This record gives sequence, C-alpha cells and structure tokens, in this order.
Amino acid sequence: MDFLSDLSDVIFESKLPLITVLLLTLIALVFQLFRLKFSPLPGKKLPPGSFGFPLLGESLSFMRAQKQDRTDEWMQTRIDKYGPVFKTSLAGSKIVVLTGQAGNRFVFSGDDNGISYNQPGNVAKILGKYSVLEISGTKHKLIRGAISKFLKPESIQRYVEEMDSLVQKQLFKELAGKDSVKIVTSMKKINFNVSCSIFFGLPDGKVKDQLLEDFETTVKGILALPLNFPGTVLHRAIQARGRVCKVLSNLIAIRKREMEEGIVDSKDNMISSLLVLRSENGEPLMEQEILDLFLSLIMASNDTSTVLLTHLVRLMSRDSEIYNKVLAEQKEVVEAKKESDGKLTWNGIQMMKYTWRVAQEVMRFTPPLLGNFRQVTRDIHFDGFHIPKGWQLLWVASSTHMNNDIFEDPNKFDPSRFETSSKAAFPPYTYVPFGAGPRMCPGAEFVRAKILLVIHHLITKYQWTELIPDEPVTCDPLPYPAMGLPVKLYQRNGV
Ligand code: HEM
Repeated sequence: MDFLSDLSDVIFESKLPLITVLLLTLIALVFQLFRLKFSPLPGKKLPPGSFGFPLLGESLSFMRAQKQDRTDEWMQTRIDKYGPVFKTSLAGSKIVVLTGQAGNRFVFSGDDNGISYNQPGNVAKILGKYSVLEISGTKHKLIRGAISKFLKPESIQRYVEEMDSLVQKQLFKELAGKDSVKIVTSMKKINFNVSCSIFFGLPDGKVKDQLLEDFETTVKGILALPLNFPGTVLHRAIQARGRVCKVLSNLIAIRKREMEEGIVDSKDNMISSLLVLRSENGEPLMEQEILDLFLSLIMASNDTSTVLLTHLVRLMSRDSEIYNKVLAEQKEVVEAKKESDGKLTWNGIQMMKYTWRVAQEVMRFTPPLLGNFRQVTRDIHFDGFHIPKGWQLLWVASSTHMNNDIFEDPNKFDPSRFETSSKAAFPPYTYVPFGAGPRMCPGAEFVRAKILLVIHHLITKYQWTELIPDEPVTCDPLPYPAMGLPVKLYQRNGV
C-alpha cells in the first residue's frame, strides 16, 4: 500500500522519535481501513496517488525533497508510478498535481472553468484580499491591464536609461571595494532597490533599507504556521506588513499631490498610473487595493528575479565557455554604447541575445518558481478523472522542461535551443517559467531588461569564483544556494 512506502520513508530517513512513528503508523492503519469502508466519493474515478499519512499527508517527504533540491525526483517517482495526473496531500490540503503539456493547458486555460487563482495558506493574510493573486474577473482584468501597460516593452523603452543608471549605482554600492560578497544578498538588494525606484519612485535611503527588511519579514509569514499571536512568525509578518503599507501609503499621498500640481505625469510611475485608473463605472481604486497590489508586485518580482540572477552568476563561475561568450557579447554592447553617449538604450538590450538565451536555459533547468496552485471551485473533470470542489491543483514547470519528448537531450545545458530558428520546436504550454494564459507573468519583459542590465555591468567590471565549491541548492521554497553563494571578486580592467 502507498502509505507503507511513505511510512518507510519517514522511519528510515526522518529524525522523528520512534514513538511518534509508531503512533503515526497506528493512525495511518485506522485511517486506511476507514477510507476503504466509507469511500467519500463512490463511483467517481479520482486521480491515482496517495494522500500519505492522516494530517501530515506526504508533506514530510515533499519537504525533505525540497530541502535536498530533489523536488523533480519526488515528482518523477510519482509520475512513473501513477502517470501525469496524480493526487497527493500537502500541508493539510488535497492536491491534484497536473503535469505535461495537456495538464498545463488545462490549468492555464482561464479563471472561469471551475478553477480559481486564489492562493492557499497565509497568502491572503499577508498580501491582502486585493492582491493581484486574489482578485479575479473584471477587477483582475482592469488591474492586470494597468500593470502590464507599465511593464510592456514600449514603456520599458521610456525608462530603460533610468533603470540602467539605477543598476550601475546599486551594483557599485554592493560590490565596490569588496573582495568577496554573498551573491544572494547583493542581488536581492539590487533587485529590490531598482524595482522600488522604477515602480514607486522611492529614493534611496533609510526608508528604502527599512522597507526591504520589513518586506523580508512579511514574506516569511507566507509559509508560517497559521498562528497569529505575539511571538509567532505570522504575527511578526502581519506587523511588518503594516509598516510596509505605511511607507507605501505616504508615497501614494506624495504622488497624489504631485499629480494635482502637475509635477508628474500618470505614466511616470506605477503609483500615478493606478491613481488615474477607473473601473467601468468610473470609480477609482481604493487605497487598500493599491497597497495590496504593490505588496503582491514586490513579492512576485523580487525573489524570482534574485533566483534567476543567482543561478546565472553561479553558472558563469562554473562554465568558462559560457562566461567568455557572454563577456564577448557584452563587450560588443560596450562598443555600441559609444555611439549613444555611453548610454545603454533599448537597442543595447536587444543586442544581448546570447546572454538572454543562457538565462532562458537557466530557467529551464531551475525554474525560479516550481509551479503554482489553483483552487477547484466546483467539481471538474480532467483526463477521465473526477476532481472534487475544494481540492487544489498544482502545475509544475520542470515536468515539461525536463521531458525528452519535448526538449532534445534535456539534461544538456544548451542555450542554442532558444535560437529563434529552433523556437518553433517547443509546443505551446511546455516552456513555462513564466506560466501561460491569462495569468502569465506580466513581468517577463521587465525582468529580461533588468537581468540583462545587471549582467552587463557585472561581467564588464568583474570576474568571480565560488568560495564554496559544490555548494548545495535548497528550496525554501525557492531554489537558492544553501549558503547564499559567497564569491571572491576580481575587478576587471580595460573593458
Ligand atoms: C525571473 C523572474 C520571474 C519569474 C520566473 C516569474 C514567474 C511567474 C509565474 C510562474 C507566475 C504565475 C503564473 C501562474 O500561476 O499561472 C507569475 C505571476 C506573476 N508575476 Fe512573475 N515572475 C518573475 C518576475 C516578475 C516580475 C519582475 C514581476 C513584476 C514586475 C512579476 C509580476 C507577476 C505578477 C503580478 C503575477 C501575477 C499575474 C496575475 O495573476 O495576473 N513577476 N510570475
């Protein structure tokens, strides 16, 4: 029986005391007998799979796999055993994992098909009920439209020079004069500072530094136990959320004033563009809606971009051929900048084709987000299986990224598979680091520009080597090097 294999996992690989294991065994046996006798859904064909232990489900083995960066293996074992659609139970929820092109297509197909985007756990408590991850229907369309307008290539072209000077300044602040740094910490700060300046027009200084600290505390609440009283992680997170909202609320008041005085245009930053937004009935957004939206934007953009940058830096310290090819391309951009007064323009970004292919291949191997959840809002069917209302769906990027029917020789790191000529080779819904469909990441172009600017300035000024060879990666829940990727820096001359 499935639960027996889970049990042996727990006994042999976990550090639970024997008495706990025996107690769990007993509960599991009683539960299994109960389940066989009183099946809750007679006659309905549920997806195959195991709910594991009562209460614990398969959470222990999943968490262990995450810690050891073996989540793909955890998924693959179940795909081999049950097929591309299987059920499991994680963190107290019944979940159907959908993998492969058809599974992805089903999840990504929309919000009105019995599948809603609302996120499980503490997400709504932390990001607020108006966060972009919670809203749906016309409100989602309205707000998503406004964010996308600000993040689309035409808009980025307007602020790319500002973004470039922000990246240079932040990189200098983080790296200048140091002979070693932790890449994760530095990249997180650079990402946060650049995004906050571009999105909200927030200047550097103590307020911004405190905002990052409070924001980090806020994010920790997402995975915390749902216990909200003084001393708990969730309580601290909710307090920190209050402080973040206060800073953002002050900024909103300043932007409102500036707009009234005609000092800024509604296109100048995201706050201004949301302040002029009107619903079908001509109603403006409430301040709480704007605040929740901002929190979800910072949340969605910061760690994901940091993971991508971190893995790019790590790869380039390990693979000198890729490092040299990226450097050669970036030297061409330095030459081209001479034609535009030393400024990095949108055209300069377009020249960084090879560098972006490397980033794309990094995201194929290590998608910054494993995948994402959906809620089932009414009984639905997929691939002949019944999925009851109240369960959750989980789509998983790596199950198509590492499939050799889709990607030739998937374990080979090969950026050339993203050359335009071979693009048609990937069927839709198979390369999905940014998701797909109406909820696809609206920040993909913004992140491309930001990542390329950081790599441009980093590689043309520095070389680096890892200080901890073979540092393991651990997913908590995003895949970061366990010790934060400390590197030794060498200043480069003459580029
Ligand atoms: C490498 C960096 C990034 C990756 C890999 C990434 C990936 C994703 C993924 C997988 C989703 C969920 C799609 C789904 O479940 O269907 C998502 C949603 C989202 N992302 Fe990103 N993202 C990145 C950077 C950003 C940035 C920089 C921003 C903002 C500027 C951003 C804003 C959002 C928003 C607002 C959503 C929710 C969209 C909606 O519900 O309509 N992301 N992202």
